[in-house]
Order: sequence, then structure tokens, then C-alpha cells
Amino acid sequence: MSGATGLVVSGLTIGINGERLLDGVDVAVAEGQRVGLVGGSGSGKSLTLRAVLGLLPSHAALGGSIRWDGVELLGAPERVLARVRGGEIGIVLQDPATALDPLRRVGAQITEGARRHHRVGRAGARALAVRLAEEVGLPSPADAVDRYPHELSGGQRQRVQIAAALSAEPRLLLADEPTTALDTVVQSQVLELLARLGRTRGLSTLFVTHDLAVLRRAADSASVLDAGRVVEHGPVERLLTSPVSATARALRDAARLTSWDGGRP
Ligand SMILES: Nc1ncnc2c1ncn2[C@@H]1O[C@H](COP(=O)(O)OP(=O)(O)OP(=O)(O)O)[C@@H](O)[C@H]1O
Repeated sequence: MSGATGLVVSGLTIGINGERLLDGVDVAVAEGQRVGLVGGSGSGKSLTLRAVLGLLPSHAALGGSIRWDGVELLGAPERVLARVRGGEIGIVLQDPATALDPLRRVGAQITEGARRHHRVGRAGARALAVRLAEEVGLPSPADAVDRYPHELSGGQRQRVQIAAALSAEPRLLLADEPTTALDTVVQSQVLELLARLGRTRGLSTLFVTHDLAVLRRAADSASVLDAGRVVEHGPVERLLTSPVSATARALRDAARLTSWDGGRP
């Protein structure tokens, strides 16, 4: 066990059905850091996140190393993964509609992590749900926790998912395209929320996206993935202003076409 805190992924390889899908990926997220993984569709971003959580199909062949606070997670026993997954490491996915259970009230879903990882009782859970609903900016938090997901807007549902990820008090948040399904105004609000939570909770983040303009608000440094390999790494600002690899240049050009204003104040 090494003394390194945070997440250190090194030389990660993933093969499924004889096809090498990830080929030696290195990513590290130290305490309090905001790191991005950016790349086009199919480049291996989600596979990397799923590998960290031990959520790959059982026939996937994994190599390399994924250490959390110095503890190797690759091949770790289920009880270790269960503690880390949704506990010390929280996750927020792209689509709150599929991440949330349509048949359970919002409050119960927000506090599931706290009940599983910290044995919070029923009464404590309700107070915690309201507090977290307030922290993530849900309107009328005491009412919101009694609603069902379909009674909330898409942006509010994404706030619920973030509150649920926070309830077990994680130190690292894995975010997989958490704003892609939202319109640009709501996207901006959710990015603002994640940035604030990072500051107030000292939460580190590993943020996956195909959009460098989004990443500019969500991470300070990033690795650029192409076909399962890291082709470039550096500050997000530098990836936008002077990308070196063809992949980063293409992502910069795409960001210019959409929302990035070229860095003008
Ligand atoms: N369970 C699986 N079985 C076989 N191939 C898979 C599996 N999961 C992912 N892949 C393949 O691995 C590659 C990387 O997938 P991944 O989901 O990591 O891409 P991504 O970068 O997240 O892309 P997107 O932005 O489109 O989600 C793709 O070619 C995908 O088809």
C-alpha cells in the first residue's frame, strides 16, 4: 500500500471479446483536484469510469492498476469495492431519467447512499434529504423530497442525482457527461453547482465529456483520449488555446463551433 491519496489509474488496459478497447490509460486525481477525460464517441471515457467503479462485464480482461488511497481496486474483493463505490467515490451519470427510479420518492433516492454507507436511520434520513436538496438548489426542498422524479424538470432531476451522489459524503465525484442531456442554460447552472460543491466540500472530480467548452468550467487539467489511448494531457485552457494532437485540435474546433468564445472576457 502506497501513501498516495486520491485516485491513480496507471497503464489501464481493457479487452472485451478479444478486442483491446483501452490501451494503457493513465489518469490521476489528487485530493481536491478537478480533472477531465475528454475525447470523441467511443474513445473509452465511460469504460475508464466504469472500470474505477468495478462495473465492467465479468468477461472483460483488465490490466494495469487502479489505486484509491493507495489501495488496489483491480481485482479487489467485493466488500472493498462496495465501500468505495457510491461511498468514498460518488457517481453522476448523463441521464437522470435512467439513473433515478421513477417509482420512488426523491428523498428516499437522495439518502440511499447515506443509509447504505453510514447507517443513517429513517428520521435522520428525511432531515438529511431536505438539507441535501437545499444544498443542490432544489426549490422548496421540504416539498421536493416528497415528489417523484417525473414531477421535476430535467435540471432538477440532475440536481437530485447530484444530491444522491453527495449523501454518502464522497471525496471524489465521477461525472459522466452530466450536463449533455440538458439545455444550455440549465447546463450552465449545473456546472456552476458542481464547481461550488467542489469548493465548499473540497470534493475532487473526474469529469468525462466530449466537449472542451464544457470541460473549461468543470476541470483544470485533462487527458485527451483517442481510441483507448491518452494522446495529450495538460491544462484545459492550454488544450483550448494551443492543442498539439490532432484529436485535441478537432475537439477545440468543435468547441469553437458551439459554445467556446475563444477565451474573450
Ligand atoms: N460492454 C461492452 N462490450 C463490448 N464493447 C464495449 C462495451 N462497452 C464499451 N464498448 C466499446 O468500447 C469502446 C469505448 O466505449 P466507451 O463507452 O468508453 O466510449 P466513450 O468514450 O464513453 O463514448 P461516448 O461519448 O459515445 O459515450 C467503444 O468502441 C464501445 O463500443
